[in-house]
Amino acid sequence: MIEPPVRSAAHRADLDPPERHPEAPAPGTVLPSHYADCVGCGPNHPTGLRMVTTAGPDVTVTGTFTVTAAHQGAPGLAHGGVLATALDEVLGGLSWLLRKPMVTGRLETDYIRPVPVGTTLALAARCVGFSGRRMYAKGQGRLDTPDGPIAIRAAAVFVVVGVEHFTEHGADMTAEQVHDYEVNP
Ligand SMILES: CCCCC/C=C\C/C=C\C/C=C\C/C=C\CCCC(=O)SCCNC(=O)CCNC(=O)[C@H](O)C(C)(C)COP(=O)(O)OP(=O)(O)OC[C@H]1O[C@@H](n2cnc3c(N)ncnc32)[C@H](O)[C@@H]1OP(=O)(O)O
Repeated sequence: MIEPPVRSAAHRADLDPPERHPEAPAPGTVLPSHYADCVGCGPNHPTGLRMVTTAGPDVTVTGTFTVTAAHQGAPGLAHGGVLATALDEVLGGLSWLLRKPMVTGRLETDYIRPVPVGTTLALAARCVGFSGRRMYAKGQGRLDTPDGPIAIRAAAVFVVVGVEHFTEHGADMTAEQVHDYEVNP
């Protein structure tokens, strides 16, 4: 039997407001890749999305993702799972502004318009607030320009974790990589 999810990413009214970290990158700063082999942003990933994200004001991030033939689900159209990955990446980038390591707990996606190959999605994410270790966020992707038609929308819950989450569950990281995770968020 397959059990459905038990949670929702819809945010409640009583969240603690988001606080931009005093050392957050200034609005307009292109954010670094958090991991060179990341399928979302890693420059070393052979087939990754190669996304570039930028810090915005408050606790917001923007990004772009160009849909290529490698991302198709149907002829000439983007695969929904790939689009969810792009949303996950831009939402995850909020970590840089909050300076907290976090992992995706839940990602809800509305697919509103088909996204043809050749589209450059203009993505945006905003932190809505916190409830304990839960960070609630919303995101969207517009066709080709930041004021283009909305193609995808997301609501997400990220859960703040310690760096041991990655060292205990993931592959061995060099001391330098662990240090990067500690200082970069
Ligand atoms: C690849 C990750 C990279 C992250 C790098 C970090 C820093 C680097 C800097 C910047 C990053 C920049 C960009 C990042 C771009 C993309 C990021 C992609 C992120 C991912 O792609 S990441 C992979 C997919 N992700 C997972 O692999 C998670 C698997 N999972 C677990 O590892 C555990 O499940 C965990 C840790 C989530 C919780 O476990 P736990 O034992 O620590 O804590 P616990 O269960 O007590 O939950 C504590 C509170 O969170 C609530 N909560 C728990 N789960 C929830 C859920 N699903 N939905 C809603 N709320 C949830 C509870 O209800 C409780 O809430 P309360 O405290 O209020 O009761």
